[in-house]
Amino acid sequence: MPDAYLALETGDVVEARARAPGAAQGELVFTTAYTGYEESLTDPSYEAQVLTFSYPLIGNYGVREERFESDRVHPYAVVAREMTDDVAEWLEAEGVPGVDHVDTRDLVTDIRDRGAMKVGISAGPDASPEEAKAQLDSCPHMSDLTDIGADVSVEEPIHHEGSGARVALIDCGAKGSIVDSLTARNADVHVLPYDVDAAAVEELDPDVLFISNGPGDPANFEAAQALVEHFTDELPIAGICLGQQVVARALGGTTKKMDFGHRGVNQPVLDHDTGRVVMTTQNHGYTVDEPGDLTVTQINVNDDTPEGLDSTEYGILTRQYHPEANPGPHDTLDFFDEVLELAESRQVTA
Ligand SMILES: NC(=O)CC[C@H](N)C(=O)O
Repeated sequence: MPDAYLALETGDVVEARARAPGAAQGELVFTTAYTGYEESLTDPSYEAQVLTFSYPLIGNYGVREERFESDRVHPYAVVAREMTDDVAEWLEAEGVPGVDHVDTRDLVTDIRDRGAMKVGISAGPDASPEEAKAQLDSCPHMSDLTDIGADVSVEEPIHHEGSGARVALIDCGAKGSIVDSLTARNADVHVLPYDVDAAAVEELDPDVLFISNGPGDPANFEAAQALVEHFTDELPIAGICLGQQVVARALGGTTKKMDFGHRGVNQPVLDHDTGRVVMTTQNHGYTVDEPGDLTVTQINVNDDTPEGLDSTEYGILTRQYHPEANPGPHDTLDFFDEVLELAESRQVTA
């Protein structure tokens, strides 16, 4: 007897087994990552999404807090072929519905055919297809979550003292390992709320403005975009994932929603300068369409979408993938060295 249901925008209702009870709604996406489920589930960029793992067994090396990217689970529900008790218990403790015994090959094929879509989920002893459908019917579109930054950002600034370049990290939902990658290089990191204004940033006199990753539509991060507009040509600027999208929009570029996005740990990226292809961790559903005043320096080998942008004129460097590489691969960690070099050159010339 099924005790969980997924109502899809295709009109289908998929039966499943409840592993963590509850009802949920969100944007149904999939990741091909075969490792790193703790990092994915605690990545704030998954806020308001329902995450399907295409890899068939999730949880086979337990759940350990030191691998978390934030202090909670961000997807609104989790779907797997088979989920271990460790993961099911973790989700239940967090109040996040989890379901398994789903033919995830089928579900992923639906998402690939139709694109990321809304889903309603009902799981547990009282679950019903009707509840799943009601969840689906009231699910907002991702782009309509205009203040999603408030759900994932710090409320007050946090300072990680260091002896190196001073970084103003705008927390649009930053993964913990972005902060760790900077502090490991002695940076003096100020983590600031997503809606901080230019005057508050100016007071810190940073050497670089750094826009983090984050959930939802980059068009909804207007305050961060305004900061980039304000500080262009005044400070070096860096961005990761949503950060790249926000920076591009501020420099006259555009972003658009992809069909089903890039989520996984083996996305190949070509660097035009070196001719090298690196393997990257990714999690995004939007992409830069037109880069505005920026130059595309790296592209995704699968679909040619921009993966790296820069402006030597303004001292801007961004990545669409996650160079902080948690859970890995580690091919792209040198991004942080490049950004901090930019910041230090500003220290010398300032
Ligand atoms: N990881 C991210 O920063 C994701 C960026 C944005 N929310 C997207 O889906 O494209």
